[in-house]
Order: sequence, then C-alpha cells, then structure tokens
Amino acid sequence: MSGLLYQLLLNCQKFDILVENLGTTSLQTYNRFEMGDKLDVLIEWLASSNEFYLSENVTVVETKGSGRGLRLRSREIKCHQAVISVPESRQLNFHTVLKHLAMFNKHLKDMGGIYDSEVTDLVDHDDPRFMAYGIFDQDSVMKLTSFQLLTLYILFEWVILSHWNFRGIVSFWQPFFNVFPEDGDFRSIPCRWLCDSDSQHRTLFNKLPKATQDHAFRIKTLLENDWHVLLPYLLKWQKLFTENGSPVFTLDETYERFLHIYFIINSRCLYMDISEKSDAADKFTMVPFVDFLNHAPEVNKFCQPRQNSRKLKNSAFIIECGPYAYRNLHEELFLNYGAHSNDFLMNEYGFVLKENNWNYLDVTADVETLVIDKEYKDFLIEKDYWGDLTIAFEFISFRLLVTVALLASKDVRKVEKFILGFIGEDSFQPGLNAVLHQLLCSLNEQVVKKREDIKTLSQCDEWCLENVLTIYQGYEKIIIHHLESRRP
Ligand SMILES: C[S@@+](CC[C@H](N)C(=O)[O-])C[C@H]1O[C@@H](n2cnc3c(N)ncnc32)[C@H](O)[C@@H]1O
Repeated sequence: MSGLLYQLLLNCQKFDILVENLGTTSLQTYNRFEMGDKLDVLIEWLASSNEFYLSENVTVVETKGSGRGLRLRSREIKCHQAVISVPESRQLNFHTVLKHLAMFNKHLKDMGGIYDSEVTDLVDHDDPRFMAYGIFDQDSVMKLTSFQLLTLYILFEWVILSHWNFRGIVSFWQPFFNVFPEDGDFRSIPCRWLCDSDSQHRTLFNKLPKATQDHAFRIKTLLENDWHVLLPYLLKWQKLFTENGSPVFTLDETYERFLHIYFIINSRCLYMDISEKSDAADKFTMVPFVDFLNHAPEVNKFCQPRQNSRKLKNSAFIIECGPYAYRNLHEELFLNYGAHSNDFLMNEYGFVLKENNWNYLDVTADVETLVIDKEYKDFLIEKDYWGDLTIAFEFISFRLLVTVALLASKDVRKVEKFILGFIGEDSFQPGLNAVLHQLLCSLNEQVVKKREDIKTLSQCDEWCLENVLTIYQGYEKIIIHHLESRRP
C-alpha cells in the first residue's frame, strides 16, 4: 500500500473538549481550557501529515471516572467505517525512535530514511541531542527492548530536553507529550504503592488478593530491571550535561519521571509488528489520539485496529468501527484492551470495572495448603495439575476440579481416569461438592473480612480504596454464585 487514501476531514475549528461531571471549581475550569488548547495543538501536529484522518463525527470528552475518551458528536459511525488513521511518522515505537536517533548520530543506521523534511528542519547544530544520542552505538541500541528504548528516548525528549527550552529547542513529539496522562492518574496502580518509599498505600497493598500482589511484584521486577539497563546511559548524560559543575538532572528526580513514563507506555501501547524486533513483548507502538479510546470488556464488539503489515512502507495505524455501529449522540467509542480481569486492569492500567465478566479468583494458595499428603502433591505435579487453580463466574477450572476430586476421593487412580476423560465430575459427588462448598465458604469469609478491614483504612486515597473494594466485590459475586450451585 503506497500511503493512505484517507484525507483529513477535520475542520480547522478550535477543538472542542467537553468536560463532564467535573463541577465548576476554578482548577477544573483551568484544566478544561488547558486541555482544549493541548488538543488543538495535537490535532494540528497530526494534521500536518496529510495522511492523518479523524472522523468529523468524533469528539473528545473528559469524565471524572475514565479521563478522556472519544464520543459520537454528530451523525453516525457505521460498522467497519474508519474512525482514526495515524501515519507511522506520528507513532512512537522502536522503529520510529531509531529513525529520530539517526538524525543526530550518523553511526546509527537509519532504517529507511527520515520521513518529513519538517522533522530534519528542526535540527539545529547546537542541539544537545547530538551529544545525547552520540553516546549510542548500533549494537547496544538494538539490544534494548522496545520498552527500554522508548522510556529512555521519552526521558530525554520530554524531560531533559525541556532544560534547553529557552533556546527554542522543543521535541518533535511535544504535542503528543502534552496530552500524556499525569502521574497522579496512575496512583491506583499497586506497583506504584510498592515503588514509592513514602506511599500511604502499603497497608492497602497488604490487603490486596495474593494474585494481585504477585502481579504487582512481577511488574516491579521488570521495571527495576529496565532502570538498571538504562542507568549507564543516564550516568553518561549526567556527565555530559552539567550546569555550574552539577548535572542538570538528578537520578532521584529521573527515577520518578522514569516510573511515570513507564506507566504511560504500559497503559498506551498497542500491538504492532515491528520489523527490527522478534520478541512479542517488543511489538508495540504508541499512537496519539487512538490512545484516547477507553476500554470496554466486550471482545469483538466495539472499535478495532485494522491490521496492517509493518513491512509495508509508511503504513498507518487505523482504528475502524467494529460490528457495533454508533448512532446515539454522545455515546462513547470503546476499544477492548483484551479479556482482562479487574486484577489485571488495576495492575496494568490503574482502573477497574464495576461489571467485568473476565474476573476470576486464583485460589492456588488456598487449595495447595489443603494438599498435605506428599503422594497427592507428587501426583498432581507429575500430571502437571499443580497450581494455576481458578474460579470464574461461568465455570470452575478443570485443574481445580481435579485437585478437589483428589481431596474428596483420595483415589489417585480414579482421578487419573477423570483427567483422561473416562469418568466425569459426577463420579466424585457428593464429596467433591462438600470440599468445594467448604472452600467457597472459607473464601467468602476471607473476602468479607478483607472488605471490612479495607473500609477502616481512612488515610488512603478514596479512589484506590474503591478500586480494591470493587475487586473484592467481583470475587464475592463469583463465590456466591458457586456457593449456591455447589450446596452439598
Ligand atoms: C489508553 S488510555 C485511554 C485514555 C485515557 N482515558 C486518557 O485520559 O488519556 C488508558 C487509560 O484510560 C483509563 N481507562 C480506560 N478505560 C477505562 C474504563 N473503562 N474505565 C475507567 N478508566 C479507563 C485508565 O486510566 C487507563 O490507564
């Protein structure tokens, strides 16, 4: 495909941001104007590439509950109609960052040339980026993950470069940075409670379900690993950029910004084939405006990315309307970020949904402590049925049924037949339901106790408390549903 055929249909009118449910205090009014201006600048920047397209029927609306989102502002959006298309030159990913670095470092092979003369025109010979990006060599840059390269690049372009603002040196990406979420928007992410040394939320962290805590620890490990990989580059920049003998930025401040940027990327990355990278975790891109789309739990209903091969030159990221057409004025356009439970959404994005059919309980820790007999444990390990024991609203996982069948029958041979499908769950009744019912009663007691404890944590942020309570409400709904159907 030789570029996109979409034209910019946007009028050159001031971009109209509607703010809902925000009341009328002066701070909120200020934000409203500020965000409106920032959106105008963003649109102007995107529209300066004639391959950008935004449906004129769509507007940005900001609400207290979910921040900015896209809404229908006029007429309709039909099934499979294109809603937004953002050219590669306005996306941040491993590929586009390499191209930009290559403008300042001739040793970095530029993968396919610079896009726009407007970008190269911005380069000034006194630009500090000649020094900053001069420290990179091809091998070490290529070894960085997409996450690491983007974090490092955004740190320089957005945070460190702002130091040279007075000489008019502003990043090409500044219009995109302007609309990045604020750090406080991520305050409900449990990993943040772990990383902030003075977090008031450590007690709340201890009240989280174990699976949610484990997820937060996994993110913390990844994040700390990335920080250590980036540290040598940051130390070199500290030596290069000094003022009155001191570095223009400190590592403590930079770590705070690193955390902020890490969660910006994590909550806004979209799958995209990146030719330089083979690992699935590296295949993502950040797409301005598309990243205003909020999440809905329904898969294959709302807006969807139209898959384009990265191998095609200058391919765009396109969002089109899914099977659900938008006809009701002001209704929100959604994207599905994946089939994610509230535990996952809270850890990766910092929000939860009141109703979420993807919720499930991980009961591994509760059930494994019931398997006291070594023979049974060895059997489950040998059959690869040890761990990963879950309960969703619709069903109890087969892995859990196998473990409970063993606890109920204490008959390894019979359970083997169950695993092989020769006999069914009924062969273990009423013992199986008795064990399950007892387990569910104990889980219910734990949830009720946790919810009561959480309500007493008055020092925590209300929204964070509410989100944790919503996770437990989701659990309760699942437990009660099965308690009724598993009554022995
Ligand atoms: C890709 S961004 C979407 C745009 C975002 N609302 C904004 O203001 O920039 C993802 C973030 O939006 C928020 N979000 C997305 N879907 C949501 C939903 N259904 N309910 C509440 N917040 C949501 C979360 O803060 C999440 O980290």
